[in-house]
Amino acid sequence: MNLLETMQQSDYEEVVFCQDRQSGLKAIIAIHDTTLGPALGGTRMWAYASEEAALTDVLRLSRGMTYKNAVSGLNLGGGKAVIIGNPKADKNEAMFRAFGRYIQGLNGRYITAEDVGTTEDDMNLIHEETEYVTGVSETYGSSGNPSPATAYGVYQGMKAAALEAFGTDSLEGRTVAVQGVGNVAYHLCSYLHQEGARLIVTDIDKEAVRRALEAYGAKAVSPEDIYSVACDIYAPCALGATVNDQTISQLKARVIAGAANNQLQEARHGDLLYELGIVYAPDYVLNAGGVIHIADELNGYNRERAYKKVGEIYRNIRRVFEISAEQGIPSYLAADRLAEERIAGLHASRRTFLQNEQHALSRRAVSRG
Ligand SMILES: NC(=O)c1ccc[n+]([C@@H]2O[C@H](COP(=O)([O-])OP(=O)(O)OC[C@H]3O[C@@H](n4cnc5c(N)ncnc54)[C@H](O)[C@@H]3O)[C@@H](O)[C@H]2O)c1
Ligand SMILES: CC(C)C[C@H](N)C(=O)O
Repeated sequence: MNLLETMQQSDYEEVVFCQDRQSGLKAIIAIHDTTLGPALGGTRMWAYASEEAALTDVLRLSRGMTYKNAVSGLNLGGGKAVIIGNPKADKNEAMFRAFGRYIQGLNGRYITAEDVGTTEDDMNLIHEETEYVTGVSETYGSSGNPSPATAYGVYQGMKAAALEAFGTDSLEGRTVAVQGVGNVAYHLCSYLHQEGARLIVTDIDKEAVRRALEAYGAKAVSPEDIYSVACDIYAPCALGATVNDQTISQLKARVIAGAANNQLQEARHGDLLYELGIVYAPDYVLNAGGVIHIADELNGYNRERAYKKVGEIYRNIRRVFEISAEQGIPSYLAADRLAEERIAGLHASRRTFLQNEQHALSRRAVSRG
């Protein structure tokens, strides 16, 4: 990859490569856009096949955070980090502390949290070295693991998407095919089960499947079969790019609504869904619950207020479908327009110079230091 040229094309601000030989840390931090505030996004730990694959992932994910934070009305920019390694085998204390020191070196331009492969315990280790980390344990005054809040937001947004497709937002009796029953989807399944939805689940981790079968009476299928099962809603909650040429032709669902980031392999797959009349709830609008919840730490965390704001994802998804209908464009483009308009509007208003301007989250971080 010609990195600087790629950064220029999508206007990335900064990409930082970090290594610490002793602990085995190999990480990349990407800061996409800080127009709205410090770049907030999680750290993913994954055994990437190559450095190139890790770089591609962190670039896509950080840009997604810019759009997610903007469309959710947060005063936060977009960034993300990846640690290259197997989260089940390669973690150690020194690795996360070394990583925390790199984050500290960015002086608040990037703030991290959990993502696939990282946990609250990992955030606690990072917190030993920097204040620019959220999603640490509640005993530190933080809001804890964001996954349950993400699940609540996905549930609310899924209901809004159901209204668009079926004329009612009730999920009672609907069949939902859930791909990946990890941190977010386990909680999502709980909301769906309580409302009387029928669940079909899959995961490459047998233990995760067993847990969902036991708790929610779900039916299990193999990872390959999840795309073609008879269902009303396909909920991708594992990794990205599962909406592609191979899978769209197999889908029976009328709605796609799930937690995974970067669900569309390419933008043209969003166009194809629109042409086929499949209602697609744009991923970054739908899965913003975790970051909305975490951002409440800015105001001195209050769970009730945070969940109320997460519940607004229902309205945000409705707004996306309204724009899609008004302008005759696919939902993913409608979401992009909403986000880009907010960033451009605030970018313009920030021409005015202010002495000692400091963002609220960096103030909080400094005062706790
Ligand atoms: N955790 C959050 O708060 C949050 C917020 C926003 C978006 N997301 C996104 O949601 C997705 C899930 O996040 P999570 O925190 O629940 O992660 P997780 O790692 O806890 O869960 C993902 C699950 O998917 C399974 N999986 C991986 N590949 C699979 C495949 N090919 N087929 C079936 N199952 C597969 C894994 O075994 C795991 O159980 C990710 O894309 C993440 O970026 C998470
Ligand atoms: C909670 C967030 C800061 C990070 C989360 N993994 C996301 O993609 O939105």
